[in-house]
Amino acid sequence: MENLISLVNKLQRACTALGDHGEGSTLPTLWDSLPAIAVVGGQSSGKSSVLESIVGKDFLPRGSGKLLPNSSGIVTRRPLVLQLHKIDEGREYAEFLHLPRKRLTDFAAVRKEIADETDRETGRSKQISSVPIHLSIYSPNVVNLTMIDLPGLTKVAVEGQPDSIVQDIENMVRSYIEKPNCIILAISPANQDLATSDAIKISREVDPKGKLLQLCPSGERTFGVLTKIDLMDKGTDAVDILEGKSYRLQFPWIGVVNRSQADINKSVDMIAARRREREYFTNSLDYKHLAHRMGSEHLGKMLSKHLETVIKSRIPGIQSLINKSIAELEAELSRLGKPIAADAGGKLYMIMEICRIFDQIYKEHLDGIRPGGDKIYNVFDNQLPAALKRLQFDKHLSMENVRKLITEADGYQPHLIAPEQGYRRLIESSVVTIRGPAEASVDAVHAVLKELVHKAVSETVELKQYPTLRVEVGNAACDSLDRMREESKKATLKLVDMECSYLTVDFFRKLPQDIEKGGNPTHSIFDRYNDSYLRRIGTNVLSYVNMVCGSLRNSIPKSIVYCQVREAKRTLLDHFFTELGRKEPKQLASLLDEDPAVMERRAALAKRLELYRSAQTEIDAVAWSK
Ligand SMILES: Nc1nc2c(ncn2[C@@H]2O[C@H](COP(=O)(O)OP(=O)(O)OP(=O)(O)O)[C@@H](O)[C@H]2O)c(=O)[nH]1
Repeated sequence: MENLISLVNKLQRACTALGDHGEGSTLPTLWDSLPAIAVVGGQSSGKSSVLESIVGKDFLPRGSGKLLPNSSGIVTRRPLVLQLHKIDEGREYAEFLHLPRKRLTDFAAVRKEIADETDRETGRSKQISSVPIHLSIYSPNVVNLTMIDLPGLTKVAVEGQPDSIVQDIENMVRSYIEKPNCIILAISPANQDLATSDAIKISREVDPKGKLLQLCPSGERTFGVLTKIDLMDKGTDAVDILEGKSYRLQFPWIGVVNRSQADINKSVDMIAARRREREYFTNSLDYKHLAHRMGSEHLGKMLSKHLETVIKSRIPGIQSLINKSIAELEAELSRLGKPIAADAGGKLYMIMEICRIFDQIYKEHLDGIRPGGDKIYNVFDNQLPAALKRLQFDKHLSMENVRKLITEADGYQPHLIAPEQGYRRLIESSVVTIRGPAEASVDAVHAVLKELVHKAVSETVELKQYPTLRVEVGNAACDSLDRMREESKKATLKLVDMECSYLTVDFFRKLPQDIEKGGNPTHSIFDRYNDSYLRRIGTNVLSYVNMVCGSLRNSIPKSIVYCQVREAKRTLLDHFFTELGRKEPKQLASLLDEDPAVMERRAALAKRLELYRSAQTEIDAVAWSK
């Protein structure tokens, strides 16, 4: 079972390293779920003495107030998480979590470091802080135990301290002991009335179970320790309390006799003090029948045993908390995205990878897997035909206009057989108007493609992480689309121009000639400009232009898709990639300029996840070996 306590020790150390000590978190933290023993009591009630005698070492800073006048009186100003590890043999040593791998064998140095580390966090202001100091003691003379030493409860602030300190200390103590997993070691001096004990008062508030039973003033996780039994007034004793006849708690009170101030001043060592304590109880007429369950040694063993039982019962709860937390952490980490690679190659790879994802999403829009690509078809199916219709060739080929163009084309020499030039002019002037709708279609498709770029950018979760890359990818894609639009315009307008440059001969060959139509070849040239003649020319031209328009209506979309849509699918970011290859590592880094807050959050989450995962492995191992 020893590994149970060492598991909890390990987890507590890891929690402290992560700053996860139950404060400032909205989630239940692992720390909160780990059982521990908190030592509470009024100032000078003997808390430090009890802790030291359980450890069997002198290592806690002592209020110089106890030795010198005019001092602050508050020595413990930060919680001290004390983990005792029993080792089989060897010299005892201490280690602070904030000084990794530094073994201290001189316990006077340990005391100094506790005082210094307290000052580092709180300044020399005599303020208090709830950030714990973590100390592990390895010794053959201890039992495996985790204890938290808390500042002593007080009723008045001393000089240099704000009045709020009284309440602040109480709040801090309460924040530790109100957690259901906290075992409370309530220290009360025997030479004071128990009815006024600060320790009993506060533990009763947070652990009220059994309160209704008059005999049982405090509940299921409070252990009462009676100090200073040797200092009780002559004629009084604590037998009734220790026997459970008065001030009864669920667990029997344990009496201890610590070193007196005079012993401390004389540097009586702890081993001798323990021996003397044993002798005190066994030789005392009042207490010898209780001696087997009195004293610091018994207290240490009893606490260790109790802690094991509690831990055992909490394991399923801790396991489920760990599993739940791992799932939450993983979900949040995946929301935050991958961390940035350190080297330029890694960065380049990462950028390409993100671009690839963007490109894929973009293609999905065009291919109908995601919405939006259908707007392109809408251009071809509605916008282009409607625009072509609006050209109104029939109006352009009005009699007046036909006459005008034919006459102009004839120039000084009226046509003799057929108005060849006139036809050409009429056709050209009509077909050329198709350039407008053709160009508009190119622009309309370009607009759709651009809109899809913006959509794909915002749908690429990986880009959200990197605002600069997001802008650059968006810009690069739009630049490519601009280039494609130019190409597309050229190609599409060429199609229109081609129709002007060479007319379909067959169409004209198949036209019925004047004579065949019953025209009179002997008509004068002047007659050739008569209405029916011109109307026929207009009709011929209109049907030719309509034919051309029909075929352009089919070929313009082909050209647009070829030059823009197909190209966008194939080479949207090619240009960007070429430029990327030329970039310096610094420039690559600037593309991946993640929000520092996100980076910090990810690092913190990753650390926490690591803690929870290793906790999961260890706790599972312990649970299986039960
Ligand atoms: N004779 C005798 N003196 C004790 C006993 N327990 C504590 N003392 C003395 O009481 C004084 C206060 O004891 P501490 O252990 O420093 O008390 P504390 O609760 O840690 O005090 P703060 O840290 O100031 O809150 C010291 O001078 C101890 O020597 C005891 O059982 N018998």
